[in-house]
Parts: sequence; structure tokens; C-alpha cells
Amino acid sequence: MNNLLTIKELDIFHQQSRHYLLQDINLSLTSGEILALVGESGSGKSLLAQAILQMLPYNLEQKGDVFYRGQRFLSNHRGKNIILIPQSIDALDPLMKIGKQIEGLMQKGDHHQQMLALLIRLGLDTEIADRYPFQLSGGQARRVLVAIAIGSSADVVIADEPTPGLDQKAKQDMITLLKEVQQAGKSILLITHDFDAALQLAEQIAVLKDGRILEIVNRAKFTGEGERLQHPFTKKMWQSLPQNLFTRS
Ligand SMILES: Nc1ncnc2c1ncn2[C@@H]1O[C@H](COP(=O)(O)OP(=O)(O)OP(=O)(O)O)[C@@H](O)[C@H]1O
Ligand code: NI
Repeated sequence: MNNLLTIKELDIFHQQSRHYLLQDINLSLTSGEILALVGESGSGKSLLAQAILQMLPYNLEQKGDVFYRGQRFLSNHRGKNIILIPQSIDALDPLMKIGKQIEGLMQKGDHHQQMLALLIRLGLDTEIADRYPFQLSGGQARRVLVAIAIGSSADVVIADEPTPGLDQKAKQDMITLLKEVQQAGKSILLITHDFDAALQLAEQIAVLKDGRILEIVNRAKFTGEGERLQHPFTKKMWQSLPQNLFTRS
């Protein structure tokens, strides 16, 4: 199996109190795959993204291993090999024009032309290349974050909560954009509380609860009343989807 990103026995804990936020996380992302990690708000999803990239807040510590293509992850893999689509659009550099931010992580060729082509491909007006982040709408800024990921040399994309509180149309647009990321040849670790979005995108779904992964389930197992699911929590999550509530009587 061609593993791009492997996470082994990863723990995250408070430096002072040794209180554990995440425990024994094991995941592997294969080439071309979308793997979803689904968990409730506050379950530690963003911290996991930060730990993978070695960007945890100073008061937290991590233990365990992260490998990129079999090599221990190093901070110079960040952006070049593994890129984050962050949860917050504030992650854009406020002082740099959008065009420059997209070109920043591109590797070869005519960056300017590639950048403009990307904007068009993602349904954005090329004029925004000359704007600053504060001049964009929230939806445009999210698209720009996706454009940066597609344009970068990284082949692993960690998408942290890409569909937060979006209306149905905006959410479906974002799902289409993430499929574009996959079609651009990248593998995605999709981190989300939106189980429905995860089911639409991912082949494998890891269920996070109380700091641990309960099970990693193939999408095909989400059928009927959930009889092929092992864990009661996963079953409940499946049965609580609006479309399943509707069909049950
Ligand atoms: N620097 C920190 N020090 C101590 N606790 C923290 C720190 N950062 C986050 N936490 C706590 O860790 C838990 C997990 O936070 P995290 O942001 O990873 O959640 P999340 O699953 O991404 O939630 P959401 O879906 O709302 O984005 C939360 O309870 C949060 O309060
Ligand atoms: Ni988060």
C-alpha cells in the first residue's frame, strides 16, 4: 500500500497537568484517497491537524510518530509536501495580495498564468488577485484557501472543517471544490464535524470520540439501519442523519 501520511500512536496532552486531549491516534492516508476524521466540536480535530504539522500551541505536547512517505515528518515538509486548509479564513496573510499568496507555494512554470487559471477554475474573478484578504467575502476567502492548496506542490492536503455553518448550496460548492483538490492528484485528510459531508467525500471514515478513534469504517458499511457498524455511537450518528430519520418509521 502506498502510504503518503501515517500517524502512529499519537497523543496530545497538556504539558503541565498531563491531561490528555487525544490518545492513541492511528491513521494512514493512501495515495489519491480522501480519509475523513469525524468528531464533535471540541473533540480535538484541529489540534490533531496542528500536531501532524508540528504546530501545536506552546502549552500542549505531542507524543508518537508522523510519517510523510515513510520519512519522519519535518517542519520543512510543511506547505511543500503537506498543506493545511485551515479552519479559519484569518489564516490568509492580511498584508499580502491574494495572487501572491497563491503563487507563493507553487513550484514550477509560469506562476502568474497558473495562478490566474486556478482562480478561473475555482469560479473566482481574476480581479481578486490584486486584492487583499479583507476585501474578500468569506466564501471567496475559502476558495482562495483551496486554490493555495491546489496550486501548491503538496500532495497531502489536510482540510480542517471546510464546511463550517455553511448553507446547503455553499456546502455543496465546497464539496465540489474538495473533489477538485482530489482530481488535482492530491490525497485529503478531511477533518470535520459534518458527517454528511464526510460521507459524500471520503472512502474511509474515522470516528473520533472522547479523544480516541472508535472505529475506521468504509463508506460502504453505512447502509440500512447501520447493522454493519460496530460501535453504538457510530450507529447513532448514522441513524441521526436527516435522510435516515425520514425513512425510518
Ligand atoms: N492551547 C490549548 N490549551 C489547552 N486546551 C486547548 C488548547 N487548544 C485547544 N484546547 C482544547 O482542546 C480541545 C480540542 O480543541 P480543538 O480546537 O482541536 O477542537 P475541534 O474538534 O477542532 O473543535 P471544532 O469542531 O469546534 O473546531 C478543546 O476542548 C479545546 O478547548
Ligand atoms: Ni476545529
